[in-house]
Amino acid sequence: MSFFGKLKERLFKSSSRLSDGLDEIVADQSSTAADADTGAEPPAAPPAAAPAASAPEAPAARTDPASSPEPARGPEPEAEPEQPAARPGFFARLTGAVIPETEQRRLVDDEMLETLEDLLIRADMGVETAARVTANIAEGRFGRRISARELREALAGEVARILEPVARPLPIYPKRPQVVLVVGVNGSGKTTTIGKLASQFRAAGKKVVIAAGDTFRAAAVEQLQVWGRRADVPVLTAAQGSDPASLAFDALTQAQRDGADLLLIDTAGRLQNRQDLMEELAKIVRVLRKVDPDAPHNTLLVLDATTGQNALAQVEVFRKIADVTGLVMTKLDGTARGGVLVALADKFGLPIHAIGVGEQIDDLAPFDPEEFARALVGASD
Ligand SMILES: Nc1nc2c(ncn2[C@@H]2O[C@H](COP(=O)(O)OP(=O)(O)OP(=O)(O)O)[C@@H](O)[C@H]2O)c(=O)[nH]1
Repeated sequence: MSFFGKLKERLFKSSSRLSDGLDEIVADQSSTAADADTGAEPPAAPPAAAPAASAPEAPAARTDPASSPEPARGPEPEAEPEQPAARPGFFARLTGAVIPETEQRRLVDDEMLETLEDLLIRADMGVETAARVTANIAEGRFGRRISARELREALAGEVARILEPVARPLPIYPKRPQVVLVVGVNGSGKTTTIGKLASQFRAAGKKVVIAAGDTFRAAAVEQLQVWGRRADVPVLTAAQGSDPASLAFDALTQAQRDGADLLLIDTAGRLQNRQDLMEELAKIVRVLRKVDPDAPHNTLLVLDATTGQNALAQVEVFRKIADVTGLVMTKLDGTARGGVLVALADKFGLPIHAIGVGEQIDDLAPFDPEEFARALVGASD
């Protein structure tokens, strides 16, 4: 199955929430506004969509949505004349041909935009991003009629536009070994992400070393060892409770000696004592720089999509305690909160290197903004 197919299937909970909501928005009121779009013949009634020239002008404020979190909307459009019921085309009537289902349309007005904005907020896009996306959808469409398919396409386009600047694969530098520090709260998926990255880079012919830097949690170390065996990658460990910075130093020295391409360092994620964690991470960085002044070359923050808006708070915290250079979002399968990725991209602009949609090695994929946007809103391939 293509990754898009898998993504669509796995993002089912997020996309069904959004997709069903979009259908409902259009179905609501559409009984009086159904177009006679039979496909067999042009509609008998004049096209329902108002020509661009007669559509109410969007206020200028909408062109700068950043300055007004509330989407500014145009004046109330004049009520459109009720459309006659869809009538089969002449050829269809003559031959009794089956008429394709009419495409329902809904007027883009204040009420519709409010419902759309609510839907986006409920999909975890966040208030500001939902407002911005809604304002952009209104632009040029206000006062016209839109079908669910068109709305879905428009939304996919807007989401992809927000995601496009941040969709960047993990950069690979000529410098060897490239040191990647992996941070994030416990349970966010750090270990699994390291395992998947190690396997994928190994399969691509890179020499990889893993350092099990969460020396307090024996289970985390064991889990990394399992991934290491699976990927045929050495995992460096230290005695339980020993200094993670000292392990990081040894790991980098060994990675240099072995001519490794990549060193992936797992870290603890106990946010309960932020000061301790900050000092621990700062010490790891200080010690790594004794061996290589440019290390770490990347600091990846791993976020769990199921935490929804909490992921935004985690970015704020980790940006304060570590020099985060990019994000990986895990567990996008099985959550209805996939929209949070759009909020993250919009708010922080940090590169999103990869997304996790399952627990297997190939369930971590580079982040493709268009694929993701289409899967999220339930648009077709
Ligand atoms: N469904 C799903 N589960 C995932 C994904 N990524 C990780 N997990 C699971 O989430 C759980 C936590 O993942 P870990 O990799 O152990 O998380 P961690 O951040 O290393 O957590 P600690 O070891 O507690 O520090 C595990 O059961 C993983 O199998 C994903 O993309 N999808």
